[in-house]
Amino acid sequence: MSCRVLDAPQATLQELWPLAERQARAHDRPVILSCAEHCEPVDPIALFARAASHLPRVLWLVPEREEALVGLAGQRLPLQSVTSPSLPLPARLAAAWRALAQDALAEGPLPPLAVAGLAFDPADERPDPWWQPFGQGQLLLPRLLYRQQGALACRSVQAAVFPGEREPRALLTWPTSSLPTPSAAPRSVVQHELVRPDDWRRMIQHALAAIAAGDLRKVVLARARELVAADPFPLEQALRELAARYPSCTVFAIGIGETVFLGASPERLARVAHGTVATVALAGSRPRASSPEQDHRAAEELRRSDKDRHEHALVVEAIRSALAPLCTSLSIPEEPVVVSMANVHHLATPISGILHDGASVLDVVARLHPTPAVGGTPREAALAFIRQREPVPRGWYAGALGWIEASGDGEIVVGLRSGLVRSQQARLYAGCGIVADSDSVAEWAEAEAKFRPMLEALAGG
Ligand SMILES: C=C(O[C@@H]1C=C(C(=O)O)C=C[C@H]1O)C(=O)O
Repeated sequence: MSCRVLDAPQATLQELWPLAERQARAHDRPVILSCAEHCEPVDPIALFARAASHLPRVLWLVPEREEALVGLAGQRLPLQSVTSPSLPLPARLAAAWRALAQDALAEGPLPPLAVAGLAFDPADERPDPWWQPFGQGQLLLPRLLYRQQGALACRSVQAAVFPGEREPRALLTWPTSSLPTPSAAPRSVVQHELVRPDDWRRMIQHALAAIAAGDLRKVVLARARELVAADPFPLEQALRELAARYPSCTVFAIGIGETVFLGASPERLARVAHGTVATVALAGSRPRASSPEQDHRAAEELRRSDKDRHEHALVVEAIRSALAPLCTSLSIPEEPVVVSMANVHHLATPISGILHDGASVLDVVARLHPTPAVGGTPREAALAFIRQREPVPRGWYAGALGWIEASGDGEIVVGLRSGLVRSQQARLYAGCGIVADSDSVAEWAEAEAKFRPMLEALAGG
């Protein structure tokens, strides 16, 4: 037994442990235990960035909505004991959480919460050492969880208690969060295209040929770029840059061992709250221009472009047919709007619906992911095309990541404007939708603009 003075959630966890363990034995499966309390708000980026790198760690931040979540340490929840391996992985994650959360034991102001991450294409089995620690998808139950909404902050301690596990294996204490580190000067970084301009042109030619032959209507193709710096990339500073420049986006980071996947995603895949679902069709883009007149013209051109409207409409239709069986009603505006971030304009159609009883955010993801905003249409043909033609496996880039509560409410975004960092090396991704009228030079420039958030955050400038 430890003689350390425990904080209230840790003490409650210890008290409730024997009850959870008995329940676990009775059901012959792990029981989730979660104990929470209100706390003083802390700096979520500092909390994430200061965590020891041997712990799995997660950050989720929407600056404009003042929402933050940090998970430190934790367990990968078992899928095999609670779901059938014949289900596709997204549906398996949904079923596993439903089974495990239904008889969770919880105390205090935060419900039990898991973090979910899913590769873009779990059927892409090409090995890649960069993505190896992440696997094809997982549900992680953070051991220490911090959550903030506006001025309200809570923290909890969670565990999955297994049959026969009589007491917690380790007690973890909250790191004391300190002041942000001062920002460093822009660093010298060597960049290397993993998809060179010639490769890109060829990939797009193949895509256009498949579209002309009627095999595909749209396919999203991605570039990848490697960065090497003289010293380790400063993660904390990069996250602060992303949060400051992209306040409407979801800034995320998932660290497993020395590798961190991070980004600032503009694309919500699904938010489920109190029986409603909200998502967005986001497709059709223009880089921002430097002069206000040119920038306005770029946005107007995007709004009127037949090519982009077609590319966008394919996403709206796919979302409509994926959500219809889950919803009693769906609301889809007739016309997209233009939404603008620091780097690009996008065509966006916000979509919402009333869910049939009991559908969780992961049930919604299992039907939506990957949408043609990041995959293509028809889905299977587009995924096969990407597997065959894109030289760099996507891993969790353009995958689905977010959080889910015991009730099934939660939010999942698409892992875009993102990359992997490991010490002084990084790999970034950016892609574009290809339809019949796409031009490889314009698509190269569009992808370049989509690299910008991560390039600026890591290399400055
Ligand atoms: C694929 C990416 O973005 C996606 C593709 C878009 C497009 O082709 O217009 C727009 C938004 C995203 O759904 C990316 O950022 O890498």
